[in-house]
Amino acid sequence: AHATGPPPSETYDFIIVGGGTAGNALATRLSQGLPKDKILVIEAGPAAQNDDNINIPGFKGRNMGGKYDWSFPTIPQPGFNGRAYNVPRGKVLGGSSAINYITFDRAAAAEYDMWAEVGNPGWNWKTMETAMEKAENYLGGPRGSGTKGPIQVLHNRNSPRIMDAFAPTASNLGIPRNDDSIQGNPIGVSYQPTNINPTSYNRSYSATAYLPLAKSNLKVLTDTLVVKVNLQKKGNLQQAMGVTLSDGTIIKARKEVILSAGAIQSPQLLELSGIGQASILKAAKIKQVIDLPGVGETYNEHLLVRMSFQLKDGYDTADKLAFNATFAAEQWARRLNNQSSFYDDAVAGYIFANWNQVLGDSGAASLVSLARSIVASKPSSPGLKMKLKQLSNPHIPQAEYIFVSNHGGATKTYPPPGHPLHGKPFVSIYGGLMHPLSEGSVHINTSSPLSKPIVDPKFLSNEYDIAALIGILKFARKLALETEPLKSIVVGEYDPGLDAVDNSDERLEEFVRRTTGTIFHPMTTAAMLPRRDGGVVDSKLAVYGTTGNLRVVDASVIPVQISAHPQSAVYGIAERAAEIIVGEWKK
Ligand SMILES: Cc1cc2nc3c(=O)[nH]c(=O)nc-3n(C[C@H](O)[C@H](O)[C@H](O)COP(=O)(O)OP(=O)(O)OC[C@H]3O[C@@H](n4cnc5c(N)ncnc54)[C@H](O)[C@@H]3O)c2cc1C
Repeated sequence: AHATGPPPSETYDFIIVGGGTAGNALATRLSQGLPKDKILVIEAGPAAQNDDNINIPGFKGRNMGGKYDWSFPTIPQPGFNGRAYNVPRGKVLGGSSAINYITFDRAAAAEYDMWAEVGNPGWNWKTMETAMEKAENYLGGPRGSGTKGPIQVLHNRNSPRIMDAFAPTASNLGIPRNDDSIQGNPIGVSYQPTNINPTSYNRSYSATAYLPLAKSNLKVLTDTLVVKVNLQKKGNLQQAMGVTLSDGTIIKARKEVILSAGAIQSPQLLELSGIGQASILKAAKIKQVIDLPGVGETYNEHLLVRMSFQLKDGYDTADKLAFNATFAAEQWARRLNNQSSFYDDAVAGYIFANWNQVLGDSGAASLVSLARSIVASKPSSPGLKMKLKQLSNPHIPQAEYIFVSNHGGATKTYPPPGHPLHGKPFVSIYGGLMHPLSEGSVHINTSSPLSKPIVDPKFLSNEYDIAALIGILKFARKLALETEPLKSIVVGEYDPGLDAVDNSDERLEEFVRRTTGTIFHPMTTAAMLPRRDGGVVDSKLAVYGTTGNLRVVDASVIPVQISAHPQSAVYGIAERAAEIIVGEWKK
């Protein structure tokens, strides 16, 4: 149904820029819903559906910094002690769904409801839940999970023994077990599913799960970079006529152009096309055609701190693949036999918690009042106001913990040969901050607009984010070092280690600034909001100032940062966009 090849001279009804997570899902649904229309997906990266580095779940980290990763460096971040941070994004058919860490979850119902509250009729938990269900087929999933969608979701068959200790430990710290976390109430401790095909035990992602369902009216062009949306004045508005490729080729669109280039590059393409802030376009010598100050603003991310702990002997973890060739060979043979192995990746434990659970009532109250004073002291976006509002909602996660069965600390490598701890088992606890108050931006490089955009997330640019991460780290230590049953299994903290970083706020802040990273979840950079509030697209995902035939459909449009890993929401946005677009053109 879909081929790759040189740019065709034909005209298409719909051109979708970016064959990523949202792009392939949307293109497939348009091809099914509008079978008489011709649909073109243009993807900058190659097709790589047979690459084991993408497919084998246990290889999930391998593509970071490699040929399938755009690798966008941030500008040096003062809050990170001047560190520049690398933002990975998939540059391959499938986009970031091809290189992500396959956690498949959902945020709290109230978080999606806030999308409507900030001015987007029709976008709420109910509609997003329906849309997310359409995207998935959750094997053995709880009530509320999809059973007919293309993305295969399951609980990993490889469940390392150490995982059994996580939920009871969390429960002993007041975090209740919650196996229905995808039903809009994620608070609690759970073992989350991953997007893996149950037959092949390969990653299930947009290129392998959606595209094969498309009809022959869909064409996919890979290794092809779009540099501009071509616009034509129509009355007071702009109409999208097609796109220009990096070699100058023009491809025409009869009906619509849809940007699904992701949270970094959809804003870049808008600016390259003359849509954005006057000052940036002027500096880049690009003629402004639509004044939209919100393009590239309100860059949101989830922040992550990491620790690792040595376990008593007798627990197999994924680290063993690297130092024990016999174990690795045996595990590989199991994979080839379609049996569980560490090449499947592994079940991970997750906590989604509110501040009262992590910090206690008085700690939570003082952190929330710190947030209030910060937000009150500056002009805030609707997203920021909503974040403040949700800080005290007990149903909305503020902190996330991921319990991973291997060493994944931030300052040390796995103990090398000769080190006394070489060969020992480790677990890691990653602590995530779900609603940091820092909001940054992504804009074209005004002296070289076609090169990588300037990413400035403004990480840790306020006291709340730092205090929150310090609290998150202290709770991680409580989990691993002070609470049974984990306490009796853990030998001690390996990374950073209490000798290097004691539990004082001062040392922890220093550790936070030196090591904090992200969960790779940029969003809200072309937000769906009323225009007067800095919105870039309306609730039909159409760019303001256009006739409605230029849309953005990807993680950029999320109007209020959600606490979930975003891929399920991105698929849901694509499913909803398809309904809206098919509905409009079927009329
Ligand atoms: C390393 C990593 C780990 C992650 N882990 C998880 C996880 O475990 N769970 C989870 O839910 N989420 C995770 N995420 C986040 C999640 O994958 C993303 O939020 C989501 O995939 C974004 O989808 P998108 O459609 O917005 O963009 P993408 O999927 O990134 O798609 C954008 C596509 O557009 C293409 N493109 C860009 N510019 C152009 C251009 N000018 N011309 C042509 N093509 C272009 C890109 O090559 C890309 O294929 C992770 C992300 C990364 C990078």
